[in-house]
Amino acid sequence: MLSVENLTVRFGQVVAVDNVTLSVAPGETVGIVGPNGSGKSTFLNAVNRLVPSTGTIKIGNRAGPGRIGRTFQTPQVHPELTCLENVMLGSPDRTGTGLFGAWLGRPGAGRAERERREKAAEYLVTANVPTSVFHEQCDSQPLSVARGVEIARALAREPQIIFLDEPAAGLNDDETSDLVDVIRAIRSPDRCTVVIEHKIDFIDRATDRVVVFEAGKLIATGPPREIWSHSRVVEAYLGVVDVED
Ligand SMILES: Nc1ncnc2c1ncn2[C@@H]1O[C@H](COP(=O)(O)OP(=O)(O)OP(=O)(O)O)[C@@H](O)[C@H]1O
Repeated sequence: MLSVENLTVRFGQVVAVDNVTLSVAPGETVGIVGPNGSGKSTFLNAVNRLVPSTGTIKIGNRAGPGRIGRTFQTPQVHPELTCLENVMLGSPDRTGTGLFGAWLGRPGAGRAERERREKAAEYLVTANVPTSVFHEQCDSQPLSVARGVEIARALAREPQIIFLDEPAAGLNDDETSDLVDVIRAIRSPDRCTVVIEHKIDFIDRATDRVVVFEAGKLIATGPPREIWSHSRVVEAYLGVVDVED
């Protein structure tokens, strides 16, 4: 689903991502870990084409932009919109009628809008957002709900890849366990999930495979739990990692 070859990102003299090659299969959930400044976010931004890079990026066997849904370290929700409206903003308007079409009363516009609303509600349920807050403004919600809204909005894009950038940061143990369940629930043969996270226990429970970055390089990959005894990882990562909890 995602195939990256020899990806390199430079910021002046800094090589933030250094010749990384990585493939992620359909249905697979991959965790990216590594010390602060090891290039994880820059890798994600390069695949999203937010920063210039060299190398090859293919999504679903094609070069060029694919459909990517993502969440951010600090949730980027529209605070004045409701949870449901935030998710609806993420969904593609397949009828081409849009809100303007609905306003003009184009045939099918009302039905399309209703379907988008229903799908958005389904995605919120999948992302473990309580139905009681669907029509509440996002700015009145706790972090765990804002994170759920972002995941639902990413799903609404019908993406080939979902990128989650430190989704468990700031969550308590119960919320982190709920998030593990959500990440398992969003598995689909039609897409893959890539999660950047510092919380090792979370990565072990939520992912199929772990990829370790150090100083911009991909230094090891393997199943959760096994990866932590990899000599290169013990030496280069565990000794220096700035873990949040
Ligand atoms: N816009 C930028 N301009 C210059 N240097 C940058 C920029 N973004 C990142 N870097 C540098 O690139 C390197 C990789 O940073 P990056 O944020 O990708 O690491 P990270 O593994 O995501 O770190 P963290 O876990 O702290 O989020 C670091 O040396 C960082 O200082």
